[in-house]
Amino acid sequence: MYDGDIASVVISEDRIRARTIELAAELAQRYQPAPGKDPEEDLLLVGVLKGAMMFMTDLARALPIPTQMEFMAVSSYGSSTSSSGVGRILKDLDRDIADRDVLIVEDIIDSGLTLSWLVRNLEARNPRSLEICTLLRKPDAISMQVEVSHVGFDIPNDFVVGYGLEYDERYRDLPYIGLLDPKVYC
Ligand SMILES: O=P(O)(O)OC[C@H]1O[C@H](OP(=O)(O)OP(=O)(O)O)[C@H](O)[C@@H]1O
Ligand code: HPA
Repeated sequence: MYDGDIASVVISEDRIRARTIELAAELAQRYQPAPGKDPEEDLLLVGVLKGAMMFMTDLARALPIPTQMEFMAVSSYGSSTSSSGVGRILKDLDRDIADRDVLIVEDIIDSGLTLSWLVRNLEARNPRSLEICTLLRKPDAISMQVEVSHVGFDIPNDFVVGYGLEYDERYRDLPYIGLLDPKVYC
C-alpha cells in the first residue's frame, strides 16, 4: 500500500494497541465511576475530526468504564505540513458539556495551536473537568502552557501519517504511524 511513500514505520500497529490499553487503564483509574451514578456523569470523549477518529474509537473500546462520544471539526489554516491555528468551527458538539467530565481526544499535538484554541473554547462552556489525551506529541507542544495529562508517544519533529493522520487526505487508513517520505511533499 502507498508503495515508496512511507520512509519508515515510526510506531507499529502492535505498539499503538499496547499503549492504547495502558492509556485506557490510566484513564479508568482517573475517572472511576461512582456506584449507581447517573448517565450524565459518564466520561464524555470529545474527538477532533478527522485525525482522531481511529484513536478515539480504539480508546473507547479499550476503556473499561462507560463513556459517551462527541465530535468536533475545526478548520485550520496554513500549508499542508504545518498548522497556523484554528480558523473556525465546521462542526460543533451536539450537546451541552456544562458540569460534565470532558476528555479531549487528539491524534497529534504538533504546534499546539489547535489544542490551545480548543481548550479555551471548551473551558468557556463550563465543564466539570477538562483534560486531554493525545496519541502523539511533538517537541514544540511540550513547552505549551496547556497541560496534557495523557500522552501516548512523544515523537520527533517529523511529518508522520497513518492511523488517522493524513497528507493531502491520504494515508489515514494505514494501521501504523509512518514517516512520510519528504519526496511526497517537496
Ligand atoms: O498542534 P497543531 O500544529 O495545531 O496540529 C495538530 C492538529 O493538526 C491535525 O489536524 P488537521 O487540521 O490536519 O485536520 P485533520 O484532523 O482532519 O487531519 C491534527 O489532527 C490536530 O488536530
Ligand atoms: O505530523 C503530522 N502529520 C499529519 N498531520 C499533522 N498535523 C500536525 N502535525 C501533523
